[in-house]
Amino acid sequence: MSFDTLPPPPPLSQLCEAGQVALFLDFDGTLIEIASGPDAIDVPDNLPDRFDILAARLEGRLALVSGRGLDNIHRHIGALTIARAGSHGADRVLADGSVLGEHAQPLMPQVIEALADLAEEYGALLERKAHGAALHYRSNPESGEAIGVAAAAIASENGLVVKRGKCVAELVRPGADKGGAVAAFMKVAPFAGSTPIFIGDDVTDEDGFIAAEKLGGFGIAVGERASQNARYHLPLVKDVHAWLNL
Ligand SMILES: O=P(O)(O)OC[C@H]1O[C@H](O[C@H]2O[C@H](CO)[C@@H](O)[C@H](O)[C@H]2O)[C@H](O)[C@@H](O)[C@@H]1O
Repeated sequence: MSFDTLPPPPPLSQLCEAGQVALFLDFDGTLIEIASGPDAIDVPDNLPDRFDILAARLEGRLALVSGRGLDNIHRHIGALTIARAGSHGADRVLADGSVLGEHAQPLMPQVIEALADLAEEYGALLERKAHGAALHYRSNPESGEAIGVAAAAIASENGLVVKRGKCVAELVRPGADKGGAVAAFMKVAPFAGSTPIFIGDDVTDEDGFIAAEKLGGFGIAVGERASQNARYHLPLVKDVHAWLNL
């Protein structure tokens, strides 16, 4: 649905009074502004501490669910002590540091080589990740279509999946999706039995919205991208912070 036809969500305090809520938060474009490149982001101070305060309000039912690797998130904002899923949901860790589900696997070296060649050919930026790799074409958006086609061919030759996002095409192993992460967290304490709310801005967050709806909750789309599956909308990153009282 078009972003401007979705209503704003009810206040979080009201939702928490009505029952137990679990929050699943995307990172880029939701909690921090989109920047010119993966390392150009401007990160608010003390984000891990602020997450801890929010998690305490929710009795631990808070998880960050990002396309970035968790090592990358930690490098940018510091170590997290809330539940978190990186690599598009493939790498899941509970608040106590225990891994939820199987350990995620890195991509094969020949795939990284093929993506590096592609990056060179189109002047794109190759972002290497613990469990995937992304080609960023923000500096040359016209190359996005060709990069997408070439990335899809590499994916199909190697049994991988392409994730599209804002000026990015990423290769991941099958099964890496944010909906899977939401479903996995919702099976275990302290999430089980609560109402999941997923907040995100990008196409990969649609899986999170769908999973939240399926489990009795809903999605909140952020920004100007039209969402097919969210129930509510917040226009800007600062509105997300305000809604969360982060
Ligand atoms: O799921 P997310 O936490 O939103 O992560 C999605 C991707 O975010 C990053 O790329 C995006 O943000 C960059 C910085 O603002 C921007 O330059 C890029 O164009 C965006 O696609 C990150 O680099 C990727 O690894 C994440 O998968």
